[in-house]
Amino acid sequence: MGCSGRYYFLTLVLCVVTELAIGVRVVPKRKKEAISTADDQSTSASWWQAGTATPFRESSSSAFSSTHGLVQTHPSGSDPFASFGSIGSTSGPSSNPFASSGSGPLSGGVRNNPLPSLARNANGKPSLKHLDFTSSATAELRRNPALSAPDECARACRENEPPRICYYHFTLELYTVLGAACQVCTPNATNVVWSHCQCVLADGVERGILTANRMLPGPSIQVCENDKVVIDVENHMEGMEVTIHWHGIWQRGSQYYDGVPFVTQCPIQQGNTFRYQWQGNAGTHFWHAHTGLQKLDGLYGSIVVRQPPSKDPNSHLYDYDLTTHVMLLSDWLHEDAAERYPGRLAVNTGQDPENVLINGKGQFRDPNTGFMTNTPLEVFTITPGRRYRFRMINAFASVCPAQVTFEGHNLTVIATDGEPVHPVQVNTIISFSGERYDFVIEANNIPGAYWIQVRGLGECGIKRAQQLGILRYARGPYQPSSQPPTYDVGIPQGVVMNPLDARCNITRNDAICVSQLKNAKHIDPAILQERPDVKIFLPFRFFVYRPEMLFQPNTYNRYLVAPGGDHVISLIDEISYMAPPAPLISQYDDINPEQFCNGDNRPANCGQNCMCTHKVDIPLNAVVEVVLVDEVQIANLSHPFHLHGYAYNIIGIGRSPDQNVKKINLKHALDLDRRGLLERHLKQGDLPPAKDTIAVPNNGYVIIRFRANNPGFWLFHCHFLFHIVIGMNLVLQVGTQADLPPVPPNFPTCGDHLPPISLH
Ligand SMILES: NCCC(=O)NCCc1ccc(O)c(O)c1
Repeated sequence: MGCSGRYYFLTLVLCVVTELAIGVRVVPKRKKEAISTADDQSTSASWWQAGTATPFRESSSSAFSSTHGLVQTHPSGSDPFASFGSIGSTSGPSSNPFASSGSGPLSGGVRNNPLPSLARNANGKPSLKHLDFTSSATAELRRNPALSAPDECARACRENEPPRICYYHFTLELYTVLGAACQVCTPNATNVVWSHCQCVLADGVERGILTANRMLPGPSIQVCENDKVVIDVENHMEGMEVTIHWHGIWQRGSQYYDGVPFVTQCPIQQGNTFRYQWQGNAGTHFWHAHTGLQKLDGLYGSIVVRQPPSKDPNSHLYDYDLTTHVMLLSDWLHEDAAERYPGRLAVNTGQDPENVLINGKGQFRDPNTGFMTNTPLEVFTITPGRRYRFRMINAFASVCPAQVTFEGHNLTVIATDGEPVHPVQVNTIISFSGERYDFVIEANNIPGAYWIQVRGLGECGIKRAQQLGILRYARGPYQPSSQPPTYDVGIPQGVVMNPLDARCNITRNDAICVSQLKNAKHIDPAILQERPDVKIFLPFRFFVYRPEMLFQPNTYNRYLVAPGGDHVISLIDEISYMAPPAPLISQYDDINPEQFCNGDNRPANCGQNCMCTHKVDIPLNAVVEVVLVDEVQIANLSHPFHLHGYAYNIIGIGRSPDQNVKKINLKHALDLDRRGLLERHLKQGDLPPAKDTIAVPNNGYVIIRFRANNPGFWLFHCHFLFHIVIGMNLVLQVGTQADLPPVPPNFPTCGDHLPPISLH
């Protein structure tokens, strides 16, 4: 790596770091990395390093001025307005001034109680980091005074307050980690773009990515329950189409804004802007690209829909629900996701990530050299004696579950997938792609800094992918006093939320299953009736191609090269989902009826690799039960199924009680059902929790129920990204087209163009 180059600042950093590393180990790298050894963190000269070892001080600029003669332009961290603190205090700007120091895309916070004011910076300007102040966004806000800016919507919610219309503008682009922006926003006297810094650091390893508003994660949407949310998605990704799905938002009456390509809309073409508009159901949710592999390249962000405390049955358990205490977990590659699809045979095989990020932040330890990047870790700041609501989002794309543990602190789980549950205390939470867990942490330990560990489990155990963050007490030290936990010697785990062994039919003192959580909201009694109106068994598995079949001349079947080299597609009920050429919701009549299929209507001659648009029809308002049966039969692999448009109740999770049966399959599950041996929590007082994403334990089953009272075409699928693209999806059509409002005027259209062949 040379010390002269176009990227002056980056070069400078790399040179300094290289020098520091001399005498330790200097190994040529394939990729440019912002490296330091573990020990030199406090002396290396990169400005972003301030977030970890030489932290910003609340009132001094010494962190910068002493090392490079730079003047720190803002007193309190990477977000200059962060120390402005929580919204909603009664005494001055904040009663908890350090509660939001420099984490997350929004500054300020929401105190549960008492009542709110708005987060503004010292100049009275909205205190947001480059969230969406592109000229078109500002223009729209100026043009329409009815619209509120993102920071005005991220507020404590009051019962009698009028709802707002919250406006967001996402500009999607091809972008770069450690790009030239990272020179521009060096904080110094002449450079005051710090607050709108477009530098994306991720884990300090350079790569091309996709971004919304040049942020990772993308902008956070934080609103109150009855607000209307408007997002203009402007697609400037060269040669790419896109849709954005609002994961967890039910889209009642606005199904055409659910963001599923060729189901609820045509993908947004390059250069086009698509306006999504919806009203959010309360809870912790997130948005992500639903097209191709874009999510894994960076297109995701958090959604928080808050409620007045009186409407949250658990609000008495926490003092603060801060905008900054959102914890978005993602898995991260050091190359485009497309490098892994369909997949390679020799180098970088499989789809496992290199790393894990917390709110887009983290460090990377190169397993070959032992070098560690020195990028900032995520820091959550808390004040002694206070109780904080954390909102954790699993935005992983890969098959790895994520395990989150906080050193020295219990977690009181109060909600999952946006829906409140009776509080349970655990020490560690295992979650799968698409799930959310809200928990309360009480700042009741010795004021200090504590490690947060996020481990990738399952296949991620091979590369031992993990990430660290810091839970910091205000005014305390910045650096934990204990050694950073390693993958193999982690923080002691104690009671596990969501154990991988899926032993859920017994009460145990080491774990709590999702099916053992109790719903804290009213449950429609019809859900608990013995017989549902509709019962659907959905077995799922992979089909492994023989290469001779896959590469038969003139056939171009899609496939994924799984870890281990199997060439597979996904099947649900023996069908691999193919998207139709035009959206079901808006151009149903343009679709050849022969395109559709399901278990009862298989196309003629549809072989073992049957590909068609899998659609199951459900009468409006029926009570539906779905039994998901894992026929994949790979230990360590449990598939999380996500249903759009609903939260369903988790009626049962389990494995076969039959000792002789080593592998569950559809036939066996039907047999167990007949014998009354599938676990169903239907008794009065069972209170099955509501979720929209649930992992089916490997070699096990999950039973869910919901009342089909939201008409539309709802995708139901495994949330693993690479399984979506090989067909592990189906559409549940609830009701008929007549039950749906028409799509808005001038809704974009798409489809094949196959005119008669011109003979001239
Ligand atoms: N006897 C079945 C062999 C088989 O199904 N092999 C595929 C394994 C697989 C597929 C996709 C993945 O994403 C993954 O992690 C593992």
